[in-house]
Amino acid sequence: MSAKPFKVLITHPEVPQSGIDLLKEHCELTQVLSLPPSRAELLEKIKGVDAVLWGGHSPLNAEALDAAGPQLKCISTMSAGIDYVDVAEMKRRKIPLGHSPTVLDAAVADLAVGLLIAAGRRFHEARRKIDSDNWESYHLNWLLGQDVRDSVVGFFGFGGIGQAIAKRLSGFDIDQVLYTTRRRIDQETEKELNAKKVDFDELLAKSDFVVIASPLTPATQGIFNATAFNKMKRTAVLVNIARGKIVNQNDLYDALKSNRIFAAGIDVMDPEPLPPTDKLLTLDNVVVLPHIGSATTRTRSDMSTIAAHNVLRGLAGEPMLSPAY
Ligand SMILES: O=C(O)[C@H](O)CO
Repeated sequence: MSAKPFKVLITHPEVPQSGIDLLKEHCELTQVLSLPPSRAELLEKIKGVDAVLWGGHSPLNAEALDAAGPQLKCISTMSAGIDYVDVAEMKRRKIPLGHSPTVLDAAVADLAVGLLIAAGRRFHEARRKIDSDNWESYHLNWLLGQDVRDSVVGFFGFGGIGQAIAKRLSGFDIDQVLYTTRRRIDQETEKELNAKKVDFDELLAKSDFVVIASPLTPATQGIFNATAFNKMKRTAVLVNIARGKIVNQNDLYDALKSNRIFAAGIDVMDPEPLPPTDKLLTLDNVVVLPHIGSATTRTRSDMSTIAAHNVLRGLAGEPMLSPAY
């Protein structure tokens, strides 16, 4: 049997088998085995490889690329977001980069709908009432929440994930979808989702639910700050399934604490992991999840498959299935 022509590093011990099986047919594999994955092991094992399947969020930067060496031909992450990648450095070195969007749209969208309802209907506060023996259902207005029915849902970022959320919400009889993106989406999809492009201020002012579904970029970092919260309805619910740094978390705390906005449901925060002593966790009106948007068995497996195809195509000098640029 002839030797396999390419060496590929897998940077995480828990990358699903689907991608590994694809790669091992054509490549000699080496894998980071420590858990949590050690940076030192990654930097040692990356030396001399032709390609990398980058599982996890360890910084993909000049340090890692230098450690790999000049023979490195391509990398694919196993994530949609690539905010932990020094994209400028990758481009400067002309190294193709793949990622694995699209296959996680459904799982993240399901979670977003869950957060939207959980925050709007006060799940966290309600559970605390039971724990503290304050079951006060004799009040007619006890734990009243926000209706999804007839609401305006505003999307900050309206790519695959945002559109998958809007599609799901159409079954909840919402009134209108608004969205803020750089480019208008195609008119057929707008019609199908009853969606209208608006500027950021209009999105904030008119939405009953504001869903953050955009990448983290220098332009979006911290854009949800006190100024933005002050433009939202007092009854508005914020959902963030994108990246924590898009929100100024101190300002979010103040807006929730003072009831400037009604509630928030967040799967992402800053920092991650969030320390258990963080003041955000003291609030009744925020539902917090530990970044589990894409955490379903099928989705993880699909992400691994896409990343492996990206690597194989990159090694063959072909366009990747999901190029990041
Ligand atoms: O970007 C992604 O793929 C998800 O947030 C999980 O990292």
